[in-house]
Amino acid sequence: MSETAESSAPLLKMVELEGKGRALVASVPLRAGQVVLRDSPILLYSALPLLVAPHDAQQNHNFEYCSQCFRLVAKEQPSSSCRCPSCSLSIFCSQNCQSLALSSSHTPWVCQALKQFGEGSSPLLRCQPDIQVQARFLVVAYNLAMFCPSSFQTLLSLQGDPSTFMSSPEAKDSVFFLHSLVSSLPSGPVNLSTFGLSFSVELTAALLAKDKLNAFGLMEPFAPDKERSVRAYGIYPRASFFNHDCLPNACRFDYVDAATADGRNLDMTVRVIHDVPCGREISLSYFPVNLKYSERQKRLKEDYGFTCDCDRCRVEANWSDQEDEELDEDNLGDNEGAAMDEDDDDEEMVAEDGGSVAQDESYFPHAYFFLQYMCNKDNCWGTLAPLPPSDSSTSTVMECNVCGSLHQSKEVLDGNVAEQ
Ligand SMILES: C[S@@+](CC[C@H](N)C(=O)[O-])C[C@H]1O[C@@H](n2cnc3c(N)ncnc32)[C@H](O)[C@@H]1O
Repeated sequence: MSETAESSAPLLKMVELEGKGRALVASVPLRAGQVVLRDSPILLYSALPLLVAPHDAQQNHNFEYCSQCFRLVAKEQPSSSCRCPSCSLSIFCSQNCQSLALSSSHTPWVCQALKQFGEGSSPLLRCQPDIQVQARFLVVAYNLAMFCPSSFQTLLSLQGDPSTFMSSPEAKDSVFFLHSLVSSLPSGPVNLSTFGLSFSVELTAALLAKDKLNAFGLMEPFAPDKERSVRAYGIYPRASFFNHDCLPNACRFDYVDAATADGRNLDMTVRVIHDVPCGREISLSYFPVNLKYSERQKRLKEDYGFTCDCDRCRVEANWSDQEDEELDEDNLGDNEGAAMDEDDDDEEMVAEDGGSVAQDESYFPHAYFFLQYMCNKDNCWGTLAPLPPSDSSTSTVMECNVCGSLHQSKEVLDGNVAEQ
């Protein structure tokens, strides 16, 4: 998997873990802030409902984004951006993005599909926004089979099976509906026989299932006074092997609006939050870590099909509803004395008196994580990871993966860390 810049030693290896399927574990000891993976998307699609008119999009969604690089489209410089004259649903921030899209994400087949789906008579007009976004995904996924077969093969290898996806009658109905939409296009997806497949409801359901379990949301720019929505979804093939943990030891960063070379602004970087020993699984949280136990379990069951049995959930499963509700700042303040025992292989929280907090059910064992690794900016709830370490020292500057702010490490502020 990922390699250090200086050597070819792999940092992560893939293993099978009982009850979790494929997983990524550290193949060497990892240092706080170390980049363990840089991954590029094989597929991206807009999170905007298909039929939102441009002016509504601007009202209901905070910004407009380029359909190729997904950067903010500069509204103050409308002359440098251009809307596709044929489908009028795609906007490009530059001529360069438009011409790149013509041979990849916005081929004539995609353009024709978007145009047909966006016509006044389209049955999508009567559908919920999430179905319209799924229609966008299918167009992009079937297009991938035609213009980049190897990436389509990778998409097929990810987790997600059609029968689980169609387990409810509503989900089954929406798959049949979406499949009929794609079938109604003048030229259906071609090339599928290359993969030993035929265009079928099962294939459409399998693609939707893979999207549901593996897509990462690229968020709109952070603003403390606005609810933040997703601007685009992407499939990152190697990052798809990270499993979930409610107290993760890694988090992902993206810098979509950064001025980097073509396409690289869409790369995802995963950094470890603290030191991790060799052999330990590297996990992400699939949503903000501040969600309470019942919400986390519901989302994991409904969206990812599993019951979480992580250390945090095992403790919180015994909490009363009231205790669950009380996961607030007062509670964090009460436990400021908790400290991570750096030598403990199990990374168990240790109380001030040295006793194991995991044995004391009344104790709030995640206090250290929240104090040290959760961003305290209003309405942010991002996770903090140190900047990448230098050869000799770990950075004491923590970066938030949501609002992007930089913080001095809490340990430094408390005077618990020697000057580096
Ligand atoms: C993005 S994939 C992760 C990689 C996956 N394990 C695989 O084999 O490809 C998400 C799926 O992994 C499994 N998974 C992730 N985290 C898990 C956990 N903590 N416990 C059990 N299963 C988990 C679930 O099946 C989930 O739908």
